[in-house]
Amino acid sequence: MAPASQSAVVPVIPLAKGTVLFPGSLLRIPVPPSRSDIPALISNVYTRASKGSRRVDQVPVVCVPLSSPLLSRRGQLLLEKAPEEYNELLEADDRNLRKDRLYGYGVTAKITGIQGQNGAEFILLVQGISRISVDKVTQEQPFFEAKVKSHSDAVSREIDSDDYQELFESLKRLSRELISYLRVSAFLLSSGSAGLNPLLSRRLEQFIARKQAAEGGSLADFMMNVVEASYEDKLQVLAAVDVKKRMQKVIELMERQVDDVKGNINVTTVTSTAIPIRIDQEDMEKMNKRNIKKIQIPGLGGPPAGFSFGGMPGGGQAEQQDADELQELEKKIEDAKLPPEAAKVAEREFKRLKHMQPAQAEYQVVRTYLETLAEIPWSIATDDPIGTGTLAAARKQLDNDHYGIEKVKKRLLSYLTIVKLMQSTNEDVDRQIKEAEQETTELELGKPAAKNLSLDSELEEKIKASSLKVQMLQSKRRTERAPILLLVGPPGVGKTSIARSIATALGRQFHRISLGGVRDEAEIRGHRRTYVAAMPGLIVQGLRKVGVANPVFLLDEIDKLGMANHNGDPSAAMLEVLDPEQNHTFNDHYVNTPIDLSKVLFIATANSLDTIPGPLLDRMEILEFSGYTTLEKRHIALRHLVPKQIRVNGLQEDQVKFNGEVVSKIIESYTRESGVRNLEREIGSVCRAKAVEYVEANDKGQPETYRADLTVEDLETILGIERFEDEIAEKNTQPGIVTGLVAYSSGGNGGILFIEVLDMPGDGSVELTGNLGKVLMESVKVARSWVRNHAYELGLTREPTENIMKNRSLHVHCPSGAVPKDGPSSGMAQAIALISLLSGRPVPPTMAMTGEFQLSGHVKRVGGIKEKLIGAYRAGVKTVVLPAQNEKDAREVPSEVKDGLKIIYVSHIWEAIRHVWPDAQWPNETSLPPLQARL
Ligand SMILES: Nc1ncnc2c1ncn2[C@@H]1O[C@H](COP(=O)(O)OP(=O)(O)OP(=O)(O)O)[C@@H](O)[C@H]1O
Repeated sequence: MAPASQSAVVPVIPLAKGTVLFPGSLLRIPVPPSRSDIPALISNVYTRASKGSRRVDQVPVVCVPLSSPLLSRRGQLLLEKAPEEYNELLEADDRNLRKDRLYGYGVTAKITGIQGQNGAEFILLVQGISRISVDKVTQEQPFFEAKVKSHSDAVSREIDSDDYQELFESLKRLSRELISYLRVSAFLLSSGSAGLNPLLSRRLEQFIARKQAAEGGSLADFMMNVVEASYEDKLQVLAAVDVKKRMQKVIELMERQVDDVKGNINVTTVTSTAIPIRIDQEDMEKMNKRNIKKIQIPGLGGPPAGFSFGGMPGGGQAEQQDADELQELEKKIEDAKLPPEAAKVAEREFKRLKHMQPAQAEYQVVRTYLETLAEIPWSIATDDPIGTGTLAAARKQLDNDHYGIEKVKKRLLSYLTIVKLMQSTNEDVDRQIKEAEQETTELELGKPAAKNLSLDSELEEKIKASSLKVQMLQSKRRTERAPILLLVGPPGVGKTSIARSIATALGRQFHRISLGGVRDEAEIRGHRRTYVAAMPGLIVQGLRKVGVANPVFLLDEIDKLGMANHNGDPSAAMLEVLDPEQNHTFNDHYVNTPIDLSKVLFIATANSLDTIPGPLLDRMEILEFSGYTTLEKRHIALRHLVPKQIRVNGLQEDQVKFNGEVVSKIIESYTRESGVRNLEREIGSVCRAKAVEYVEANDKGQPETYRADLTVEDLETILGIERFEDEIAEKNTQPGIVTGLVAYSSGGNGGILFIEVLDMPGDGSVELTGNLGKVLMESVKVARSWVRNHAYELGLTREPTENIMKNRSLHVHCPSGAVPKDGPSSGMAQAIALISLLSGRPVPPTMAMTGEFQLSGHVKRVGGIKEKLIGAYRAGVKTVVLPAQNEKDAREVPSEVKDGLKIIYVSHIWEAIRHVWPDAQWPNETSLPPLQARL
């Protein structure tokens, strides 16, 4: 019935709570300053439009409502009754929307206009076109994107069937009936109340009457704007891809409403035009308010399709309103205390605005621009309470919010000390600048009084020297700035939350700018005003939102910033933001007058340093976060995450009790990560499950059956079967397999990997599989040569001259193909794996090793020891063999890990061999020189 056409990836506008857009209808979407996704989406739509030489309304977007807690994403009813926390559930995460909150259906839409409003809010006008289902959300930041499938209302095969015709006729009849009631009710209501005016109702009736059977689906959609329906009803109609089902559902809703109205009206005859009535005024008023105000159908009134800028009030009242608005705007600009350069621009633009007609498209553009200028916090700043006692307070704040990470906290405190010092130096410099400026002005004023020439030139000299002093002091102020911190580490280790704590400790406003996926320079720097609906970039929007000039800006995921492309170079724009030499005159394309960002405290975060361009990296000071050990995670969970999740899920502290054992089980069997984000999520799931249990027990009147204490057994029922088993436990002992260690280049994370070597008849060649790089290939060859050379001492051949590789080929494999592996650090493990294979002696899987291996047999230093050891410990390794040269790196490893591992340091492969097989005899080893001599 409803054939689906092919899928496409399109930008998604998540609709606000309780709002559903249907095909054919118009919607006004208010966009508050807190929503950064829509400006980013609009910017992307503009870029696409200009690239494809299309109009903006030819670039499709989709509007998707939020899913309801009562329905599945596909519209099936899950719960009959709304739970108490219904509103919270629907509202939850409204700002930081995640993809799992989106409903499974929506509509493709075109952007038909943008209206500026007072304040930073604006309104986006969209028109629904056709139904889609969401296959997969492919992107969440900076705006949503999803793979969607469109569904057209093709009904040609069914149109002649009796049941289709019957449904369509009922739909049409009920639609006209409902419109009649609404019109009559409007007629009866006191003037001034929301009502369906006779002209609009006549046009609606004509519109309905003209509908052909093939348009049954669209009529049903249309009537959803008129009929009274709950949010879930609307979502279900949206999910009704099948036209017959859709008509049925809408008929049900209309019947219900018409019956309701009839109950309140004493109807003698019901025709489409006349109803002698006695009516319950209050009910009718309610009904009208709910329904009629929002009817906006293209071509049937409401805002016009196509681009429009603001409403156009008419008559003298409207003129007065415009004048008031201008006055208000002028006051706003005055209050904003713009710096001289910006004030000049504002004055010029304001003059232009006064001479324009409000109906002109340009009027709204200029007004919005001036409003933006007035909203930038040019001179407002929060009081920085940095003074004596601040550091102690900051320490307390950091300790309260975060467990452990002592090194990071220590570094942050010294950072805050620097911020404090810089601030007092700058205050001093500011004072000197003021004095010098005053001196210059005074000298300038004295100029005409100087009569003779020599005095004149002396004065000239003095003025010059004094203005030079001002310049020098200003540049001193600029360079003496606290460094920009870059917090690097795996996801979920607390980078964002610690930045927030710093802002709290400093008493500053906090704003997070997500840079992940920003590919367009204009997103950072804004669009030029010549673009229709241009707007400022992320930095200026952030300033407007916080409303102060000295906030803490968190530049999240700076490593995911897009590279230079045909849309400009976002990292170059970022460079300007972060460079103290430049950022006091930051130039946003939209604002087009320099903005001083020097008071903003920037903190950036990244998962890895690899993709951050060098010049950008140069401007930041790196502070590394490493992953947490199980013990640390347990403390974090019990002290911070559990109380937080209990609170968030509306429970009392004594209503659910986690113990250390339960938390350890969640850590080990349900999460495998360096940070604690998934751990927090799983704890949240457990809390929700307990909340449901608690409510059910109370509903049944048996509160005593509820048990607050959690046990390890409960976890399997709540979270499902264990997701992770001990990696080591999965491996059996077989010659040729050795546990190696890796530190992933992205995310500061480490883990184990298994090196498997197999031999087969052949010509001595080596084959590698498992996504292994070139350097690894070389280290395999080094290991092969060493073993071939020492086969006799190892007891693998009978004669010293015999070539053990002569008739064999080797196959080296490292499972976990998704992890790219390269680098020489697995050399020792490969040599041991090869000896193990050829000698038939297995290596215990709980023993892991890392070290670069040389042809001479020496084992050399490798990187990432800390990550590797934490990863090994997490995976259940008991003994680790490391190069002796790495001994001092291992000192940095948390003591829990060091205590849980036996670490053996070796300088030569023979030492490693003795540790791996302590009881083995090496018959020909005596033919070797003593060990010391070989080192
Ligand atoms: N040491 C800690 N003590 C208490 N809570 C912590 C700690 N580390 C992380 N958390 C909590 O873990 C959650 C995830 O942390 P956060 O969002 O700051 O991670 P992140 O490092 O910024 O991750 P990403 O790189 O993905 O942005 C937060 O709720 C945070 O409070």
